[in-house]
Amino acid sequence: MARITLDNLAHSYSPAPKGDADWALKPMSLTWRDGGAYALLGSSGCGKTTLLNIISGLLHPSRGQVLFGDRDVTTLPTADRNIAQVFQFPVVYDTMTVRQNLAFPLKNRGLPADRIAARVASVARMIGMEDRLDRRARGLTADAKQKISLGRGMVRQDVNAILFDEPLTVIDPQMKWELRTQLKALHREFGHTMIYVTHDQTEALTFADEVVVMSEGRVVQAGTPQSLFDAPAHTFVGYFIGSPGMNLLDAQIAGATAFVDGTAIPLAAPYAPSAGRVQIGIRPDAVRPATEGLPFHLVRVEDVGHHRILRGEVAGTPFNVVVPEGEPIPAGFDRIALDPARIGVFVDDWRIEPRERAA
Ligand SMILES: Nc1ncnc2c1ncn2[C@@H]1O[C@H](COP(=O)(O)OP(=O)(O)OP(=O)(O)O)[C@@H](O)[C@H]1O
Repeated sequence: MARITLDNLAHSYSPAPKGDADWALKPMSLTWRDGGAYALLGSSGCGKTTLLNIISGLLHPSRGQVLFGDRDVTTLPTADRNIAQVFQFPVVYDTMTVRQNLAFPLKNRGLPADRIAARVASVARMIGMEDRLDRRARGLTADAKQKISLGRGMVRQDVNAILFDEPLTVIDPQMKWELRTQLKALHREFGHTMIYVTHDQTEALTFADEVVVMSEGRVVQAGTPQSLFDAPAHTFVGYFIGSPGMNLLDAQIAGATAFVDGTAIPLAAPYAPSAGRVQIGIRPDAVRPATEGLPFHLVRVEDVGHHRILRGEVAGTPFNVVVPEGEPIPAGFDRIALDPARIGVFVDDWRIEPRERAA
């Protein structure tokens, strides 16, 4: 296993990149600790696969370096990087049994038979396939085949890292939850460095210790699931993470007060004046129906079981409020109160700190 360092990486598929738009990956630097579980999260086209391919060696970056430990692997081919990969679709040998499929990477490395048997048994248990070890892969469902792929990815203990590229795409929703939980358990038990690419926030947030959020070829934030939720560094992280995402409203700031469409909203601390587009952001669960405060126009109430979502508008902008189960919704309310401690201030999409903390 290895620490992975991405040092000033950037990539353009164009041989002569001109503007920003020609860079599929804008300059980025990250260090991933040995044995950590990381997710690359972002919507389609944001550059996740490009980054993963650079790490796996399928692609050489236009700029920068990839280090495994202290070793520069930037131009090493995939085969020499000692990594395991699990792709979106199953890669299994149909004519082999489940056992033979799982044992294959270990046999290739010349491991003794007793160690192979022990390791295969332990992985088979984790993916819940002990009862089918002697069945041929042909004829198994796509689900089962993808479980074998996951198991094969995990079977070697000596890899530098395991890379997962949207590995649960073909898995049915019920099973997704189970496999996600198993992957997390596998990580805890085996301690591999794992990098998991997905556009699904639930997968990223449940799997990873640290999530790297990408948007338009840029890393907009890397942090723990909790920090992405509590203090998104960019408006994209705010609305991409959370369900529903963060509410964002255009505002003017004067010291410790934000003004939205003429209504004063107290903030927890004063902010320095800034040029650019200023917005305040707040999670839907940090807002309450009120008798005074910011005018809110309720459009509909959605009951999602453990809470209700009030969908509406503030100053013509869509705005959601989450009301916990059991809490009454006052009839005819038309104002909302925002928890000052949970309001973030964003300038040109980037979070800014209050005056005293900024120094
Ligand atoms: N081989 C290629 N040649 C030219 N442009 C490419 C190539 N592969 C990807 N791109 C472009 O690079 C950008 C990033 O693509 P990438 O596949 O890395 O994103 P992604 O986040 O993995 O998306 P998806 O989840 O849809 O695969 C996109 O604009 C894409 O069109």
